[in-house]
Amino acid sequence: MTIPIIDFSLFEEDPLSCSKQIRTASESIGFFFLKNHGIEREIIDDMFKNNQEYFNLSFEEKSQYRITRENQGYTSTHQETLDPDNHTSGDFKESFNFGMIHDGKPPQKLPSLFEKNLIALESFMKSCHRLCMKILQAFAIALEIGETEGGKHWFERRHRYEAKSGTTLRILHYPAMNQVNPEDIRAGSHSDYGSVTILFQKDIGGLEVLSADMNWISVPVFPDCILINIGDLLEFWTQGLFKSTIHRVVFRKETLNQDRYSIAYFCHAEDDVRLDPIPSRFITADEKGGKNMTAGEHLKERLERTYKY
Ligand SMILES: O=C(O)CCC(=O)C(=O)O
Ligand SMILES: [Fe+2]
Repeated sequence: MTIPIIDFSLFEEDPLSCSKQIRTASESIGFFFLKNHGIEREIIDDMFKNNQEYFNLSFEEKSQYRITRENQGYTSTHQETLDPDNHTSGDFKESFNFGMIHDGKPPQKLPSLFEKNLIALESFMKSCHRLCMKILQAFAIALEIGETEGGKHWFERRHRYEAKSGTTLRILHYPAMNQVNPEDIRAGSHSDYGSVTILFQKDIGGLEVLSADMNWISVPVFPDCILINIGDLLEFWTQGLFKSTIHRVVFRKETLNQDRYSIAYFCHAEDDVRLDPIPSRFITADEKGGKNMTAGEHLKERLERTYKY
């Protein structure tokens, strides 16, 4: 099984056919590459520059912004253990989580490097958000949600940028190593929590996705593509129709001694949205039973399991 590459320019020309490709990927492997995704190369490169510059700061400086219960701030190497059953030493990675910036105002205290770049950061977040909204439209089109229910805007209306949600932009750094133990891992196996994730990789591979037949598939890095995957919230909401697939980042022998940088945008439904049945004929009446949980409650439960504060 491989991860499909979908040309997103087709979404303008033939939305139904493009949406069907997206749905097929979401129901099977839960991951797909998008090319012609509309996020400009330049702003992605700038984000990677920010990323490197930030992680080059001293540990003392970075530690002033430690992760909070709101899931915002810095996580040092070994602080996060994504897969505690199999790895005891914690992940060989560090990360910084941003809450959404509105009109130049961040929801958290930021290092001066980011304070100086608020406009660029906000515009990157908005580009990611716009793309996620199109992907959510594709889901609604493929699930044939009726016009009276909101049609292609059904999911989009539950993921507004302005509303309070768990949506997070995360930059990641996996430090270069000389030597590692076989059980050491850059990021332990996990699934993402939200609706959809956009992942930006750069040069260095290592990401692996667990296929339904329990094989780890090695994910390539394509300079002109970004990677999209389904998160737990959407799997739960679609009653398992869309797959939130387990993935991890391993040390590859040939790139062990190189730093790896990545960027992830985790798009979440608004905190107050009830994960009610989705009005789609593809989600059968039986499976639709009331879940009586909000997106905010769903996220809180997942976060408690991952972090050591
Ligand atoms: O760095 C990567 O390639 C993956 C990161 C990831 O899966 C995550 O942060 O959830
Ligand atoms: Fe992930």
